[in-house]
Amino acid sequence: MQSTVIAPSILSANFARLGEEVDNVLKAGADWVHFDVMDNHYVPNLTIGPMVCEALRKHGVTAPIDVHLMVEPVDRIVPDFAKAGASLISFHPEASAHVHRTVQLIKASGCQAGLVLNPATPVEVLDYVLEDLDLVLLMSVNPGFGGQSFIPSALDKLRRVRGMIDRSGKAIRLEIDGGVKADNIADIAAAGADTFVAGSAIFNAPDYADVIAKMKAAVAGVR
Ligand SMILES: O=C(CO)[C@H](O)[C@H](O)COP(=O)(O)O
Repeated sequence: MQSTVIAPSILSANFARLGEEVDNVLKAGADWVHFDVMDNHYVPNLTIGPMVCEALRKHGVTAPIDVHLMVEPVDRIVPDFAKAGASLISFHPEASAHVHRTVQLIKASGCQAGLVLNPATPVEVLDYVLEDLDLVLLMSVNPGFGGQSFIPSALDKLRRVRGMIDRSGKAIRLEIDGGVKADNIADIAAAGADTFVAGSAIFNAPDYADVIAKMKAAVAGVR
């Protein structure tokens, strides 16, 4: 079984003090930094790119940086993120003409590779590529914005993908992103997730350590 990872999405951090926000959330017990890249094309919002990832590394961040690309096209930005210090790079199959090629490109760049399924993307998109992946990210909101509500059908999808991963026998992480809170994370973990992205639930809380501890305790109760 993969270890539990809490990955705060910096989409909900205070961008005017980003280095300090990332330091604080890591000191508060976060395991990874989730880095949402939006291009105002694949999704209707515009965020941050490789320069910000590089700036966090220069600031001294050593934790894994989990880059979620919501961009189209994908391939030309992959080497830039690898050079900027990304640890994992995930992308949406709808945004790449050649999914297998993009996975290989990410791995050849020295990063771990993830594939992201939107709420309405069927799990069959994982056929023929699952065993090449390090991570599957299931979106439990439509991508583009933080602070949305968890879409309940994601629980059934988690169970289905958990089964696919277990049958593969590979050490592939199952990550969930969107509307994850301290009060629903136990159900999400019970459905099979091991890696939990949470933006507003952490960065809008007065005490990051308190909410991360509550999330970890809730997950530990079911895993
Ligand atoms: O990828 C995302 C949106 O596209 C965000 O990571 C996600 O929505 C997290 O925010 P919140 O926990 O507030 O729902």
